[in-house]
Amino acid sequence: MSAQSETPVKRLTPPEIRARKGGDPLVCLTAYDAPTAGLLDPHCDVLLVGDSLGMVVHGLPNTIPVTLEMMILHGQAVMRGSKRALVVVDMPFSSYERSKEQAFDNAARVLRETGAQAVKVESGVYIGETVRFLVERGLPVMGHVGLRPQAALVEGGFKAKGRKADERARVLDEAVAADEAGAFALVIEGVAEDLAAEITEKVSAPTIGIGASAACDGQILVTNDMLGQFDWTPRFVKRYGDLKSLTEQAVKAYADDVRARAFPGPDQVYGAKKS
Ligand SMILES: Nc1nc2c(c(=O)[nH]1)N[C@@H](CNc1ccc(C(=O)N[C@@H](CCC(=O)O)C(=O)O)cc1)CN2
Ligand SMILES: CC(C)(CO)C(=O)C(=O)O
Ligand SMILES: [Mg+2]
Repeated sequence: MSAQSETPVKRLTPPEIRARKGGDPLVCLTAYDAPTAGLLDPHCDVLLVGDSLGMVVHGLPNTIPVTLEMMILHGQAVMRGSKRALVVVDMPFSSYERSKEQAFDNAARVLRETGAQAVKVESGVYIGETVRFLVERGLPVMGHVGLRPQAALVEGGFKAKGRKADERARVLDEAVAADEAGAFALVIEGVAEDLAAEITEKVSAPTIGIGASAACDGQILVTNDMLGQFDWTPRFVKRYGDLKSLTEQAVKAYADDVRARAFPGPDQVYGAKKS
């Protein structure tokens, strides 16, 4: 008998995400591993394999040391665990900034080795040429403007954007550059509400906010933040769960049981085979 193939569930595509501009808000979260991706998938339009994994999963102080190999490994896991959401993989620091050719080669490797359908690049004003080069060659790109975490060393930290006039103009330029170059969506991070609203009105791509108000066409959060798994959190995080204390309670209960020889109990022990 031939193997019955599972009914394939078609994933959302970059054009479908783009068509949501001004429509139902896009629901996005980060994902780094297969089982978590499986839990998020039915509820999300986009799963982002964010380079925040360096901080959230690997304990790094910022996203600068994250490598392409790390992104690919976690991207593969998220693809295995999900079936419906559009999976986007962050291009890590130093993998795309040097030239459009460097960006294409590394982004193509990410898509080839993970099966994800798109990459995200943090988008300085210079990024237009790179985004156009990739999109024209068949590689969907999501932009990321405002607070750009990969600029943390130059900025001296993670600084909200758009409170001063020159800064507002620069963030707007970043957004327009990525939009005009063909980005299918645009993350806006850490900007004042009125600026997020102005960008959202001005660009043709849907905007996905994180610390950028409800004026955006969608929202994203780092999953571990909203689950209460990560200690240090910016102002824009809302906790929808408290997995940290649940984990602490469970681990303490286990440790107490082992010390009291209450675990393993009869249910967890193998007996002799009955013939
Ligand atoms: N886990 C986690 N890690 C992350 C992100 C996240 O989302 N969550 N996103 C990226 C980092 N982004 C930020 C954005 C803001 C801050 C921050 O600390 N902001 C201060 C100060 C902002 C200001 O006033 O200038 C605040 O109070 O909101 C920290 C990391 C990458 N790593
Ligand atoms: C979600 C977002 C936009 C936060 O910086 C991101 O890029 C990441 O998680 O790496
Ligand atoms: Mg990122």
